[in-house]
Amino acid sequence: MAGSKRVCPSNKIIYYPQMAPVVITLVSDGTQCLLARQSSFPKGMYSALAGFCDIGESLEEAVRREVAEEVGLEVERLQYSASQHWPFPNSSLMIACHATVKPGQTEIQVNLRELEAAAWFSHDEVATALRRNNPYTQQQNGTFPFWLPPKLAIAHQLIKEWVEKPTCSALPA
Ligand SMILES: NC(=O)C1=CN([C@@H]2O[C@H](COP(=O)(O)OP(=O)(O)OC[C@H]3O[C@@H](n4cnc5c(N)ncnc54)[C@H](OP(=O)(O)O)[C@@H]3O)[C@@H](O)[C@H]2O)C=CC1
Repeated sequence: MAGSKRVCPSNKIIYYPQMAPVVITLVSDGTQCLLARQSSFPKGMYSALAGFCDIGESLEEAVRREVAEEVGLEVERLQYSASQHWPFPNSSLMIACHATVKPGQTEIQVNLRELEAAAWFSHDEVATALRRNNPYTQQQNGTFPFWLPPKLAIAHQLIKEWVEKPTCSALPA
């Protein structure tokens, strides 16, 4: 709520709720996009790369650092998409961006301290996963289908934008 604050009754100091900027980045090479999962995610769900901004860092620097830290890739171009505030659990202001890597520079080194898995997915695979209605269904072989965050999440919108226009990350870095 705009203007939210609490006033300490004893010393009258005003406290405003804080929010933490988080960059969430969909990395693409123009034909595939990079998705990852943390062990805390529901089974089978993959999403874009995310991480808290550090103090003193610009959003662009945070995107480059997080992508490098999590999968060892160098981002070439960035394009802002949209933002979304999640008041709980960390009051994160999610800032969503598309990013591209240089052609041919797609070999990933997954940081297993931060991620359970990361991989490149084709346009068809991602478009099919976006249409899945019942993602939690365990398959007969015991695995879970590849699925994506629900529509209310900014990650879903970011991925949907890429499916609709895979070359959308076209602004200069
Ligand atoms: N919508 C989506 O698809 C996704 C959303 N997310 C969200 O993005 C956010 C960041 O993702 P995550 O990969 O965990 O980030 P990071 O890779 O930045 O790592 C999280 C760690 O950052 C430290 N940290 C720094 N600043 C803060 C802060 N303000 N609040 C809490 N921890 C902080 C904590 O470490 P320490 O305790 O050691 O200091 C925390 O464990 C989370 O809120 C997560 O829920 C993440 C992935 C996908």
